[in-house]
Amino acid sequence: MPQHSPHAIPEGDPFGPDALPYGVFTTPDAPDHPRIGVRHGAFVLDVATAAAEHGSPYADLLDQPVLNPLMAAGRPVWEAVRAEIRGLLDAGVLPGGYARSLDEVTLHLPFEVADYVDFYASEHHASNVGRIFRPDSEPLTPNWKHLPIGYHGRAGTVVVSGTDVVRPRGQRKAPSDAAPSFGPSLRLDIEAEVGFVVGTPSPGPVPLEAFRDHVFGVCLVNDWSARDIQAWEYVPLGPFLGKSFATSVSAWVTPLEAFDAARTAPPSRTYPLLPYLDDSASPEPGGLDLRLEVRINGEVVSRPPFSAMYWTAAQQLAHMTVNGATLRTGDLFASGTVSGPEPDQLGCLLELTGGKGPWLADGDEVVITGWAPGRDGSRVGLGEVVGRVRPATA
Ligand SMILES: O=C(O)/C=C/C(=O)CC(=O)CC(=O)O
Ligand SMILES: [Ca+2]
Ligand SMILES: [Mg+2]
Repeated sequence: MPQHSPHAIPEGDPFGPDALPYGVFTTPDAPDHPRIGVRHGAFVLDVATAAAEHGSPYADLLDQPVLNPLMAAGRPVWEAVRAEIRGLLDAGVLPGGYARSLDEVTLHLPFEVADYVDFYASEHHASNVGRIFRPDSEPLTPNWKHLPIGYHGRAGTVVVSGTDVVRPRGQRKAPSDAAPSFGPSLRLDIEAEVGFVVGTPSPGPVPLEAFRDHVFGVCLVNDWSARDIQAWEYVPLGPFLGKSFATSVSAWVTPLEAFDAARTAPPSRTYPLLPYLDDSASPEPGGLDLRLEVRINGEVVSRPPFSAMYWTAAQQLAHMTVNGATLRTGDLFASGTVSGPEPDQLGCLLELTGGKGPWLADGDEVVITGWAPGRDGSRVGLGEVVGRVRPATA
């Protein structure tokens, strides 16, 4: 990159050439032309326009209002497009005149969400929640260490970072209440999670070793949760309206290959796993060393470590397709709340407050950020997922 570029980014910026997450943006001068950009420092690189002006064979895939066509194109194309963008950076074509300040652009939901699945993969989170919701039972259900537990969420209410979240209304009934009541949730919570975005479809099961052929990239997720609605409705079918009102995702999807230096072994397994989940002989470790940070109204409340997750994303994908379920471009599966073993590593207020609150108040702003170790001590930024709570509608 030329030293004189007004868009040069500081040494060590987490959005340098090893990150290059994709997003979709518009500018005030072309509000009807959403297109794919790549984050570089505090800028969006207009790679759609750069590709068109430099005769790239991928220009059409980048001049799109969502990432889905690029995601559907498959791993060889994903790697070629990323190599081309890096080549344009190395040649000084980018940033050039293609950088737009993040302050001046609008970022959109980066992909059309097909199905949305949410898992429950942190042993620390699941044990803590079990103790709070089911104090008279074992914290972990007998199936927990044999399969990655999940549920199907609501794809249509996945919103991009920056979208306000309206406090949901619904039924709630505390054990001491004589009857259920209806009204705005009084126990609104967050869940800091990591999302995996499917690129290449599959007509059926995706074995562990095919994970990289199907998963395009990684985003941050806040799975907003109304604990009072959830606690009353979830028996016996699991989460429903307590979580379906909104799920926020980061505006950036970081390609999987940006995390090659962050791969790490998952925790050791308590029981041997059935062959379709057994990753003990996998050539590459299936865990990822991602470090999350949760801030509420500017104050850091937690730093959840993704490396502590019991189930890997590859195991989750293998499990959610093992019955023959097909996979579509745009399918999103989230890890489940990321919680570590320490009190300052818990990914939701339910755990951070021992189930007692305080919960989110109207006007509160929640910001989840994350990064991964990159090559040679660098950092790969995951962007942020931001949401502000608006009062319930009358
Ligand atoms: O244990 C339960 O009853 C449910 C807990 C959850 O909140 C489910 C969930 O969203 C999974 C997660 O994010 O880890
Ligand atoms: Ca969740
Ligand atoms: Mg949700």
